Amino acid sequence: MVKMYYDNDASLDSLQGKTIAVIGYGSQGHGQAQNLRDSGLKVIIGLRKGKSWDTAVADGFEVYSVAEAVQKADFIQILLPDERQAQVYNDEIAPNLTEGKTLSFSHGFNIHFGQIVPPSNVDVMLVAPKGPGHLVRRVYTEGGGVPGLFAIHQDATGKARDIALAYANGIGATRAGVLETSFKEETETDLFGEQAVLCGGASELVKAGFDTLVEAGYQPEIAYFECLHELKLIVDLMYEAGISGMRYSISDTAQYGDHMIGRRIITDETRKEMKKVLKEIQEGEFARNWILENQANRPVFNAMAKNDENHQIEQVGRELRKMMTWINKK
Ligand SMILES: NC(=O)C1=CN([C@@H]2O[C@H](COP(=O)(O)OP(=O)(O)OC[C@H]3O[C@@H](n4cnc5c(N)ncnc54)[C@H](OP(=O)(O)O)[C@@H]3O)[C@@H](O)[C@H]2O)C=CC1
Ligand SMILES: CC[C@](O)(C(C)=O)C(=O)O
Repeated sequence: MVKMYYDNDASLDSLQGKTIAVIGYGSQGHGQAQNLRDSGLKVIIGLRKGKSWDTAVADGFEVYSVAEAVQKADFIQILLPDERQAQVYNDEIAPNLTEGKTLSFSHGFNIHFGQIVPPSNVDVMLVAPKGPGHLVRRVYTEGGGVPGLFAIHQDATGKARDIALAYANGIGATRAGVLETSFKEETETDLFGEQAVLCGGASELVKAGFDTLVEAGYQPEIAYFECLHELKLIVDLMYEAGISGMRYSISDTAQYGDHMIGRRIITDETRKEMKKVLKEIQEGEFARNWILENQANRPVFNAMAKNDENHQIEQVGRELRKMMTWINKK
């Protein structure tokens, strides 16, 4: 098995007494910054004026422009949207990125696809939690951690691995386990996972199940509970005990249906399509489309997001969740 790094393999020493600038205070930015601070490290935030700036100030951080934060920091964690990173890097980060600093990411997109090319005299790494930023924070406050990956693109100081592991510890990732990867592997697997399984695949599966039941005349509320709400409860069991552990909790009738019918839904055709999706990622086709989509002000992204927000499953879900006061609605 691959070497896994846990808290005892990842000393915080390399970052003690250093200043970490978290650039961006959105999903990952707020989660990582707050965890690092609670781990005893010095964190400042780099932003433009706006909503995130106000939130970071309200959360008790020193907040600076991106350029100022980079000037003050030893370690710079870029947690801006991938599609904005190159522009901000060129305008505000690169001019202040002096020798010996660390430039770090939580996704390898811009380095791997050549949108950011750092100078050779800085360390370049990624430390990527394998989970959404709000969960990075929530799980940490509950005493746990979201697992993560780290990769070293450039080791100018000779200390890059120790620094990456210290950062992984600071955000709580080494509580759950961290492993080493490359920028290529992180970028390609992350894009594949979110497109084919976690976000694209799961959303379409849920909507297809919901639509099938509603079109057959069943009540939308039942379709919502069956195809969306209960999916979380089933995935929780997988998270806790794997697929076999989930099967322990479901009825034998459900398990027989699972074995017999699952592969009629995820067919050989689906698996073939997954391979095609992976190839498009590997060959840079997805990255090119995403970069061009942003240059065109996101016409496809906006149209598709609006369409999905108005889907019946979303309308029904919004109503049903109003009574579920225990759900964290973030
Ligand atoms: N979302 C996630 O859970 C995960 C994300 N990642 C990676 O983490 C990185 C950050 O993603 P995510 O947290 O989703 O991003 P978000 O969109 O949630 O947050 C982006 C932050 O960047 C700020 N920002 C945007 N443009 C600028 C700018 N021009 N100058 C200064 N600040 C700006 C935003 O502030 P404002 O309020 O002003 O817009 C906001 O605080 C990406 O590389 C992503 O791939 C990796 C793993 C999971
Ligand atoms: C699954 C989406 C993700 O890759 C993540 C939360 O890990 C992302 O980039 O947001």
